[in-house]
Amino acid sequence: MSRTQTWVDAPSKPHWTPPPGAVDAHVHVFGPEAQFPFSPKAKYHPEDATPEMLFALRDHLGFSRNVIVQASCHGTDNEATLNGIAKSNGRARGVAVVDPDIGLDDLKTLHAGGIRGVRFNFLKRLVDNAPKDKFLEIAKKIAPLGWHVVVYFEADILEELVPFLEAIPTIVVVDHLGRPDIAQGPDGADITRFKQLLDEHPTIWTKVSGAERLSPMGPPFDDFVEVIRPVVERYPDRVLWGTDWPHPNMEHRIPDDGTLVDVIPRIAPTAELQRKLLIDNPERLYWPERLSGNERA
Ligand SMILES: O=C(O)c1cc(C(=O)O)oc(=O)c1
Repeated sequence: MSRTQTWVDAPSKPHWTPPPGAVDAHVHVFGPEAQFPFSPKAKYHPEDATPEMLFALRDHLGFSRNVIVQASCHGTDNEATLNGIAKSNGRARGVAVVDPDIGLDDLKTLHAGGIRGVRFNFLKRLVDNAPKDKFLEIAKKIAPLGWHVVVYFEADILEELVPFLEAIPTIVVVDHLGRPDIAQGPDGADITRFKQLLDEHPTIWTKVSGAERLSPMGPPFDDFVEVIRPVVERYPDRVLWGTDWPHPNMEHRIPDDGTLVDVIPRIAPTAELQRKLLIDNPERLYWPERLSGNERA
């Protein structure tokens, strides 16, 4: 498998500036392969996307912190993610992918390394299997640590996943809105079903990310904005946002990260919505020790 670069080297500076303390809550690191080899089961073989490159992007875009999500190409070996967190000077936390038989000592080591959640991936193009019973075993193990679960799936399996999502005893964060068909518009079947899920389950959150993956129109992502702004306005306390740098598998429509940041004030049009999306909500999951006072408890 030849190595692929899925990000632009010099993204534009966004026109909009994130507030101080803002968290880019969905990024990955790849390798460096010489130090942290990819999984033999990886479905893609990326170029190195190192912590140093990530932090340069963070600063360029005007963010203060990152949440590094273990990418499928690293399997259940979280060392590359932990390395990224360790190099961040406290400005990154992470989400791991773990084996079902993981023990409490290993979970505590991950916690000490800045991990605050686990990810379950259901995309057939990314993983060989997604055993719900094993995932639930993991969810039960991580719940006492105060962690949450991140789930990545596509809209066509949402219905069959509902009982599984309901059985998870922690907050559940759905990556990239569960990949609705944006072309259906703001009242389309996919986004309507997803909002019903959020209406019925106050512990389900979502990342309002993935404009570059979900928008048939492309930049400046007018179609994504029209469908997703109502989600941010309806669930202001349960949304996170991330660039998804280095954009795994985006070989053909590689996004300019500056244009992605400029989507934020259009889906979260007020300063209050922006503060919740980029600071308050991610702090509740990833830096809860920083929260004080009743309003933010
Ligand atoms: O849609 C994807 O290809 C993708 C892949 C991964 C991963 O490989 O972990 O993560 C994402 O957030 C998105």
